[in-house]
Amino acid sequence: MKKFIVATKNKGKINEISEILKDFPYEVLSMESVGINLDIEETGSTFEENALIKAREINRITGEIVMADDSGLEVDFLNGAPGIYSARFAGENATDEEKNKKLLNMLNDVPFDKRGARFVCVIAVVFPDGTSFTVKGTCEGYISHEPKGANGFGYDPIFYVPEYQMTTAQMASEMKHMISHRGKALRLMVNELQKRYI
Ligand SMILES: O=c1[nH]c(=O)c2ncn([C@@H]3O[C@H](COP(=O)(O)OP(=O)(O)OP(=O)(O)O)[C@@H](O)[C@H]3O)c2[nH]1
Ligand SMILES: [Mg+2]
Repeated sequence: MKKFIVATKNKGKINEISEILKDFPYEVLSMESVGINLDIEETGSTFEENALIKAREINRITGEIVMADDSGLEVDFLNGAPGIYSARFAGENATDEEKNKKLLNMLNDVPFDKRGARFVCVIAVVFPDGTSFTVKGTCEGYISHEPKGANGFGYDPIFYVPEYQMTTAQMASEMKHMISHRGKALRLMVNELQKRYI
């Protein structure tokens, strides 16, 4: 079976990606499982650029097919911030809890109808011959007034989805994958791989 390396150090992403790709016709491998421990600098100015930077770097080292996920949260009231800075906007070493707290403080007193937000996930795939493509998935919701739920990771406890009347951290993982930015992007990625390369 061909190897397919996932260029991320985020455990939450790795768990979700392996759950969603459980029937995938490649051997899905984390960076850790192929012995790479590297912090890749995200110097791009878009999700697409950063996803390609991460996938290209691991492809250069391994020569295998590599995918990377660059994702984040765009908050309307903050004109799209934290966006590509979602992992780092409260400092490089801030915990998920600290990031959620900082975001809630920035939206203090902002009424619910002005708290619209979306999760964005861009996936880049780079092939051994250097060709590549990107796909994008989004998930619309609101930033809640307080954290709820213990599933998922990152901003999930404060990302409220009105259709389901719960945060993505209150959803069972299968439900989150059905509606999430990452679920959508990964399904587009599989379609694209089937169309072009399998
Ligand atoms: O609640 C969440 N549910 C999600 O489904 C989700 N997807 C992304 N995020 C947040 O956005 C940052 C991405 O930053 P990011 O793409 O640079 O990833 P990262 O730095 O964590 O790992 P890497 O893949 O770069 O190694 C992450 O840290 C998370 O805080 C999410 N939060
Ligand atoms: Mg990152």
